[in-house]
Amino acid sequence: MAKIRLDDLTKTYKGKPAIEKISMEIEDGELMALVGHSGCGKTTMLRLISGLIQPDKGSIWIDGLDVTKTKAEKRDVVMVFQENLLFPHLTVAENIAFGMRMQRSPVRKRMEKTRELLDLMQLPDLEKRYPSQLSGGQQQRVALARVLALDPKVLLLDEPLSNLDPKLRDDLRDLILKLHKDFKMTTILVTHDRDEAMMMADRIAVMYYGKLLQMDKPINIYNKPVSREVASLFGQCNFIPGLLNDGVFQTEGYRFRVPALKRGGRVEACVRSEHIKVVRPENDRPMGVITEKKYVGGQSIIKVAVGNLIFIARGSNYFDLEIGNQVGLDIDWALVSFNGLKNQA
Ligand SMILES: Nc1ncnc2c1ncn2[C@@H]1O[C@H](COP(=O)(O)OP(=O)(O)OP(=O)(O)O)[C@@H](O)[C@H]1O
Repeated sequence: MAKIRLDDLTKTYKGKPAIEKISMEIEDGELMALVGHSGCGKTTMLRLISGLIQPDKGSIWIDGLDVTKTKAEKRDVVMVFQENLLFPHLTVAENIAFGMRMQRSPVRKRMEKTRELLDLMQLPDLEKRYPSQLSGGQQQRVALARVLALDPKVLLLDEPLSNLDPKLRDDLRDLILKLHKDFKMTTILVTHDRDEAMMMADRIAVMYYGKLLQMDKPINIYNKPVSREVASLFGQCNFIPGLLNDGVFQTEGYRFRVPALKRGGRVEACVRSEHIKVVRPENDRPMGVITEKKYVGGQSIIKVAVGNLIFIARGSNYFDLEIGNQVGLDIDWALVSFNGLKNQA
């Protein structure tokens, strides 16, 4: 277990920053998911923490010690990659014991630990097989067992589930969560999958072109994104420009009561489509006209034109909604964020 602190970390490649002035703290025993578009610097961040590469500026602290210049093998940090990189000429048991052998731990201890990990990782009777004789999910379990054998303080997972089919992915996700619960190892998980990040992480860090945009609990990342970029990464969002004053948001001639906010002025409301319901117009005063409709299971995704704006909303399939219908919109303003202003409700 270990607390990680990154202080003003910067890494450039050929003059272009891959990581730019990132500072953050990851708590002892926390599972943090690192998300962001392809090329935003996620793997670079893991490589810096593991010691595989050196930063140009800034420092890395583990358990209160500055490890910026400490060699990778002395950091108690291990990394599991998307491609598991098992040694093809070693059996499963030999792969798991490899790191312990390098550390010259006694044979008996190695054998005991290997057996323990084979059980823990649900790899019964596979110890004598070679990596080429295993499924993708089994290979990833061996890769995890091999790094866990080293009793690391920090576990770095670089998209470990991305090459697996959905069933294996679910199983391994559950296993990683169980391991994290049992061992409480400080863990950073890089993932492209927003649901995976939401489901697994204590907190999510969102990166964008080498910078850290937001780090918060999954629910806050979802409901209170600090910017358009964060909002869009976690699902469909409507960005509605308007004027906010004294608990009233005005847009396209409509006035909405919203939870009291400290500041106001010209803002952009970020409203998730699942927080807008298409309803029958109230008092014969429709808000807009349906321009598009798509069925998705029990409900529909519906585009509604309101003045010059298009709202993407949800509608129940029990209520007759057709293109051209005049409708009202029921918006859950308690779950709306305004241009990065935190909702004070
Ligand atoms: N060894 C390198 N030499 C030059 N540029 C590099 C090197 N490694 C990474 N980069 C660049 O640094 C940036 C960040 O790369 P990185 O691999 O960290 O992104 P990522 O967020 O992990 O991407 P992905 O999700 O696609 O794996 C990219 O623009 C990449 O091209």
